[in-house]
This record gives sequence, structure tokens and C-alpha cells, in this order.
Amino acid sequence: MRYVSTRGAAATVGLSGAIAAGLAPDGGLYVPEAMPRVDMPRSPGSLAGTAAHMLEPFFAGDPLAMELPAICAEAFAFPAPRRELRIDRAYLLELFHGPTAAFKDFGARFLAACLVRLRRDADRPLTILVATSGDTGAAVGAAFDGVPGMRVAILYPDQRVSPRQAHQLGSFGDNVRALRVAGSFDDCQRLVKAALGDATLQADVPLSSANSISLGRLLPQMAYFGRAALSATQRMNTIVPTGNLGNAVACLWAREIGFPIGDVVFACNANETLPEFFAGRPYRARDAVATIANAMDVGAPSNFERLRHLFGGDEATRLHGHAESVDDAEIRDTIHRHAAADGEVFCPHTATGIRVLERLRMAGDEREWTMAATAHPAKFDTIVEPLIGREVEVPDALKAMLERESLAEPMAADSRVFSEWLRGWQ
Ligand SMILES: N[C@@H](CCOP(=O)(O)O)C(=O)O
Repeated sequence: MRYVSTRGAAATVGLSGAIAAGLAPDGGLYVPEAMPRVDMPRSPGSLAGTAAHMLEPFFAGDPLAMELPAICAEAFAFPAPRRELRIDRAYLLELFHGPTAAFKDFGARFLAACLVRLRRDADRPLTILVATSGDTGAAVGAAFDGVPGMRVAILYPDQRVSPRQAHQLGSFGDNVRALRVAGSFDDCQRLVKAALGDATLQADVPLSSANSISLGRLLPQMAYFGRAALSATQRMNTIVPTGNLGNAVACLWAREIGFPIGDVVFACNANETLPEFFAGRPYRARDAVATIANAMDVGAPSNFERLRHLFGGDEATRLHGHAESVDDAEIRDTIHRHAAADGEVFCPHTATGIRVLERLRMAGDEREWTMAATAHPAKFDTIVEPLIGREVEVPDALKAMLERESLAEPMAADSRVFSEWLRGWQ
């Protein structure tokens, strides 16, 4: 399998090359030259087993192919149950049972397992850059914490992540440093992409990415959608809360390779880049606005390039997807109402998906839907607890992380300042 850039101006590469680079040299995102078709397993099997089966053609011909089962076993070491909600014909795909209580744990651990193998003989450390609006950074920090030969720089928008997320981001060992950037998530993403595209900087400081721009993050995210779809009794219509569009593209790729996934709807917060596009207006990236579903505060979703590439242009993309915007008042109302009526407690991001389901029901849609639950509500205690009138139990791994010391350094939203900081990291 070979990979091409969405911008079409970079040489094709194998999977290891694409994972090592993170971003293509022309600034585009790597995608498979042709999407494979995968035979459906007879029964769902384990999550790690489904992942290895789904990803096999993507690894074909690559030095990592032999190690794929071991990589999957390391990454998919905790469950992703699809459980029936106490809401009519609705299921929740719980993706928050990993060490940092968000879906990003799967992809971050998969990427770490790949990069450790690719860098076995490297004589210089690799610095992994990650822009985060709250969840990715901690997952990547946890996956690379203390790993020899690997360093992580986490960039997050200062004051625009939840207090517990901020604590997590600064709670790792010396090889993981948290930078609180004076700006938005989109500024953080710009700094990361500028650094990755700077050949002179890369000669001094070898860099890679751990955002969903990296195939090593995106490909494994197909697995839990595929596994969940196999366990459903009919094609799995799916609502995916989304910001940077990584999870949504992973779900669509899983459908594209043949897994029984039906309609896919993107649930967004008040950041309207995608809802506006799907409503027929031209794609217009802008700076993110702050919301209580902060991990989705993205104004320029990186994976939009992959979406457009998958369907071949704007009109075709609009035919295959749909996006809805949910504002903070609706998110609050959804969390409050469901806790009171049926005892279901959702994080603000998952609540956007639940709200979109309610809109579908109001429009007469009677079908079965599955909502991706992106993070554990305990990460957003300051928002959720006042709405539900009680404490949310904190998962053990998150509790342990919150007991550690936490430290973050200030960083200007300026790529020259960031490059110098990287050069100065001894
Ligand atoms: N929602 C993210 C933003 C970055 O997304 P990614 O999937 O590209 O890493 C976060 O929580 O940081």
C-alpha cells in the first residue's frame, strides 16, 4: 500500500514513511492511494483482533506489517463497549476507558507502538508535536511518558481546556513538556504545522506529529467503529462529535472499506465551520470560539482535506455527510435533562451527539443510532456536576494522574519563538 498527499504535490510513500513524517512535505495529509476492501470477519472477535484484521491491507508491504498484531495488542488493551442507552433505539459507543479517559488513548498508544519500532536504531531523539484542545495532549503524553528516545511537546490554548484536562497535560515526566499557548487551538495547530514544514528546523530537531493528521493516529481509530458495527444487528448509523474531524473520517474510512456502517452525522459545538459547509456554503476556516465542549473548539479542522479527498470535491462531500451545530445552552440542557430523566451522565462533547439525535427524532427519524462517547464526564466536573447536582465518580487512572504535580510553560503563538524553544530543548 502506498500513500499520497491530499495536496498532490508530494512523492508517494509507504506507511512507515507516512507515520514517521506525520504531515506530507507539501503540507497535505497522507491518504491511501486507493482505499482497500476488507472481508468481513464471521464474528466480531476482540477489539485488538478486529483492528489487526482491518488494518492489514493498510500495512501491506511495509516493514511494520509483521508487527501489526503486537502493535494492536498494545494499543487496544482496554474495552470500547457499545451499550444500549436508556433512550429509545440508541446506543453509546464508550471510547473513554483508557488511561486518560478519552478516545484518543487508542490512537496515541497505537502511534507510540509504531514509532518505537520505527526508531529502534535511531541515534537522536524524536520530538513529537501535539496541538490539543484538551484530550489529545494527555493521551499522547501518557503513551510516550518515559519512553526512551522520544520527547513530546504538548501545545494547548491557555485557559481554554477544562481544569482537569490542564492538570493532566502537565503531569508527565521530563520527556513530556506542556506549553500553554497564548491563543486558540487553531494557533497551536498552526505552530505545529509550521514546525513540521520547516526543513531547517527538522535538520536540527527531528520532528513528528501525534495529531490525527498522522496516519499512525487516524488508522487505528477505524477499529472501534468497525468492531461496534460488527456487533450491531443492522447497519450502524453513527453520530460522531467532532472538532478536528479525525474520528469522523476514521468512521467514514471504516465504512468505505466495507464495514456495516450506515449514515454518519457530525455533531459540532458552536464552531460552525462544518455545519455551514454542509448547509451549502463554501468551506471557510476561521479561528475557534470557546465553548463548554472545549475539545471540539476547532475552526480549521485538519481532516477536512481527507474528507474532500475521499469523496472528490465539495458537492460530493455534501452528499455523504451532514453536520449540526449545538450551542452551550443546548449542551447544558441535554446533560441536565438526561441525568434527571434516565440517569445517563454525558460529557459536554457526547452531549452534542445526544442533542443531534433528539433533533433527528423530532424530524421523524425512527432508526437506531449509535453515538460515539468521546470522553468521560469526570474530566469536565466543573461543568457537569452543577448540572446534575452530584459528583461524578472519577476513574482510577484519571484519579492517579490528578494526584501528580502539574507544570506548564507559557508560549507565544509565534512560530519563531516556538522553533527557538524546540532548538533549546536539551
Ligand atoms: N479534539 C482534539 C483536537 C485535536 O484533534 P486530533 O484528533 O487531531 O488530535 C483534542 O482534544 O486535542
